[in-house]
Amino acid sequence: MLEVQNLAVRYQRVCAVNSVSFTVAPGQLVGVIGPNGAGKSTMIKGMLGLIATCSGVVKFRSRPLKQQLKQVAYIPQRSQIDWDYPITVWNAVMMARTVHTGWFKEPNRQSQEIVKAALARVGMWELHQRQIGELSGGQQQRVFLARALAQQAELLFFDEPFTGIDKKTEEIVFEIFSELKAQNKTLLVIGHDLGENLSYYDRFLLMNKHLIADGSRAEVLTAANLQKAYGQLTMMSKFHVEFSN
Ligand SMILES: Nc1ncnc2c1ncn2[C@@H]1O[C@H](COP(=O)(O)OP(=O)(O)OP(=O)(O)O)[C@@H](O)[C@H]1O
Repeated sequence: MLEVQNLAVRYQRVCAVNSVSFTVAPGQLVGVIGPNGAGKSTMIKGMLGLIATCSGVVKFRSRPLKQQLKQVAYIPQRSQIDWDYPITVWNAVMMARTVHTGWFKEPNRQSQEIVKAALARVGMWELHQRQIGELSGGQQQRVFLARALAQQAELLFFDEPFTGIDKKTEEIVFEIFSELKAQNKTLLVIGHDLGENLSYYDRFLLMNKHLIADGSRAEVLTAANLQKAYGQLTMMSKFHVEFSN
């Protein structure tokens, strides 16, 4: 169980996340939605201790999450990565294994097999010797997915995984989400775009600095909630279209 109690994060004078509390059971896929600047990424970074928090307790399996970051895979937005960095697909995915093998050590046979299987799973084995700078957007996202698989984490955070990817990659992402759920992993996906098929998600958190709604699609994606989160833009949001249908 992932437990977040009363999480608050500030940047100088800006309160980016305020009094957020929720729990996520193992095997659940949760979509975190809200407008630009709602504090979605900040909340995840605060949970992981990547930025300082003002208050809050974050536990995973009843222990502080910060003490078990080996169990966590954080898949950032593609725009946050320097794709010109000179590294091959193979080595980029192998980096996920350092949480198990340690830095500056030759990857053992088991790690090599795990990385190979992860790349094959996302359809990237043929490109494993390519430089990451030579990949398309969808291929970059598949490398991220392979890294998440290779790390064998229990708790996975995906930041905007559906931005700018093709239909085939989106299908692979949802297939992998289903497999990870079946393995009882806990998944949080942040995004304006949560992919075409919202029925894959067990729950949604709708936020705008604070939590506006937490529950099933029918409970969260109501006109009133979307209005609270997005204001008038609600009429144009993908989630409103989803709601209307
Ligand atoms: N490093 C920073 N320093 C100061 N303010 C920041 C910093 N990062 C984010 N903010 C501010 O914190 C608020 C929340 O930003 P955050 O990126 O968490 O929102 P988000 O919901 O993830 O947005 P988006 O959907 O646009 O990615 C915004 O007002 C943003 O301008």
